[in-house]
Amino acid sequence: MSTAPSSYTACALELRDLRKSFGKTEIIRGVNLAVNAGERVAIIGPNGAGKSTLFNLISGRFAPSSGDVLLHGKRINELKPFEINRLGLSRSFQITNIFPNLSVFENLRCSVLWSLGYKYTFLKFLSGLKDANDKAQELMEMIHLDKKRDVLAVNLTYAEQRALEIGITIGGGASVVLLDEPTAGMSKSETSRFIQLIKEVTEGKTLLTVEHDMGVVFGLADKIAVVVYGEVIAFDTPDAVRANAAVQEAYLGSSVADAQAGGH
Ligand SMILES: Nc1ncnc2c1ncn2[C@@H]1O[C@H](COP(=O)(O)OP(=O)(O)OP(=O)(O)O)[C@@H](O)[C@H]1O
Repeated sequence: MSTAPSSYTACALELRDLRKSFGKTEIIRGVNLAVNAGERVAIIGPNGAGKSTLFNLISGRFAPSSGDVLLHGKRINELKPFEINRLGLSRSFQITNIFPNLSVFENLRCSVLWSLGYKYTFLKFLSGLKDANDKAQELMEMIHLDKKRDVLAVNLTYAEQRALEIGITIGGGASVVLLDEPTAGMSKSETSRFIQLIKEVTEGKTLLTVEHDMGVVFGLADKIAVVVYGEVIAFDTPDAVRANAAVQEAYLGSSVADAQAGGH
């Protein structure tokens, strides 16, 4: 019987010849991707390339037509989104999923409690409440909303709501975090502050983000996956992707030039 060498560690996330068709149209056409634990990866590509579909396949919203999705070496193809979440993968959406009429603190505490499964038993709930309060407080400080502790989420600014959203996303202690255009709709100065915030709160975690803003991509990512027409045509460091002729031709060109001119 063969055993894995002791130095072997599974990738945090791996896609193997992943395919997805809608009707007769193949949208994801054999994607292979191996993301190491602790890496920050930006998925970029033109409109309609299949980026959101990839996110939906990874997070369990769509089942693959063929191929595999592995989380820490475990095949998760047939699992439901909440089961994948329990295995340590958490996703935030462009459309925020905060509770508008709960305060910042209550929103965070809900995410902590929910993820710890305290909803199942009342006694466990009571004993866990202090832990959950402490954890919610810690999260609130991480996302710099401790001064807004008792403000209802509906009354936060847009950028604060997005920060809260990220707090909720990481509240369950997920080790793999998927963020869908985390800075969409923010001003330039909010965006650069937010890149810093995302770096801080995802320290030591594996991060995948779908992103259109090249400033965010080059400011945040250790690696970039370029998706064009349902295939990953490059997966490399920002510098290597920037220099990749095929990427330039297929997609990046002016976007990279814009980002560089903008100082990123
Ligand atoms: N549920 C679905 N049923 C049928 N077609 C779909 C479905 N979801 C996505 N598609 C199609 O798959 C293709 C890829 O869409 P997807 O949203 O993944 O692209 P994207 O790269 O995220 O684009 P954008 O950058 O514009 O958000 C599009 O042609 C889209 O119409």
